[in-house]
Amino acid sequence: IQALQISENKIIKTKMLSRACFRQFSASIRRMSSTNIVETNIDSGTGFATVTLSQPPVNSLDKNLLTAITDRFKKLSDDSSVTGAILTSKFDGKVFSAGLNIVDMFQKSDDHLGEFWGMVQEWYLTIQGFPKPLVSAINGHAPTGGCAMALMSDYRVMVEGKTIGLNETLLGIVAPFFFADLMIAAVGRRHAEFALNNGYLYTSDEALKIGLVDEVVNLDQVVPTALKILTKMTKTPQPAYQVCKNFLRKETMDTLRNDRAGDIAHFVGFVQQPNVQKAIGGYLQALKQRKK
Ligand SMILES: CCCC/C=C\CC(=O)SCCNC(=O)CCNC(=O)[C@H](O)C(C)(C)COP(=O)(O)OP(=O)(O)OC[C@H]1O[C@@H](n2cnc3c(N)ncnc32)[C@H](O)[C@@H]1OP(=O)(O)O
Repeated sequence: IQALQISENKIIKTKMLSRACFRQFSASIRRMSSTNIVETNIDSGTGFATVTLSQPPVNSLDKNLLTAITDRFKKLSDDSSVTGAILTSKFDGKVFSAGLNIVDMFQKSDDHLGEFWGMVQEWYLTIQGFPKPLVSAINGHAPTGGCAMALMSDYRVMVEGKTIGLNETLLGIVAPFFFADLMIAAVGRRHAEFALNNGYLYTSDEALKIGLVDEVVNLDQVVPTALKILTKMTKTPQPAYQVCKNFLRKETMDTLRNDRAGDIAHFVGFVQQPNVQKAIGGYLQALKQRKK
């Protein structure tokens, strides 16, 4: 009887131990209730959130993806267990993000364009205003809006051999003032003027030279390097980090906040011009033809 009791106690202890181990294991990586186009994992040990953009084929920023990213970053801002974040793409070795969804700008009503641009503004204000350290792990091409999104982070680690830039003028459109200011903040006015006027797409190495990205590494080192720098950045005490980041970024954000309707009207008026629509249509067609 005694032997039976001992072995029963052992079984109970083992069950309790394995339940505790399981709880501990599942607690260390918490998966936020994510939409499947923005996957989010939070490491409960460090408080680091990894936000992975996962909308096939190229993470183009349509209304759904813009809303999902914005909602995710608002939640991460409010979650006191989150200390910092990494922004990356599921399509590693290929595309970080192809920028704004061009289809949303072609042959659309004023209402559609206005709603779309309101979402672009909210996405910018949310990521640019994210109060915690944010590192972009740019594991693929990052043209136009993809480059802007990377510029909203506090540090950029990029994979070698890809391209990045605000190349909107090549499509016959012009980056908004808040994208231009992101570029100026990173590389200075001279490089920004050259980059934007000429729609220049930089290779990873060229981007490193002008300070558009902070590090260029092999594909398998992109996320580990981003994690390493995030570890350093989260050592700065809060709220000092967020107060400092906010005052450095506030001016452009306030300019937009103070006239969102005017900015939407400007976007709609610009995009609806027949020559701009013609250029966007031609570019879309060229994109589709490229594969053939
Ligand atoms: C006043 C206006 C202000 C506007 C401010 C910002 C504007 C923007 O952000 S506009 C976005 C401009 N983006 C680009 O110019 C990038 C275009 N894409 C590419 O160069 C390539 O797709 C990329 C290098 C990112 C990836 O290349 P691949 O891996 O070879 O993929 P594919 O080119 O075959 O693309 C697959 C599929 O996706 C469609 N696609 C690509 N980008 C976009 C986009 N931005 N919006 C909508 N759709 C996009 C592409 O046409 C292919 O479609 P299918 O042919 O139907 O498969």
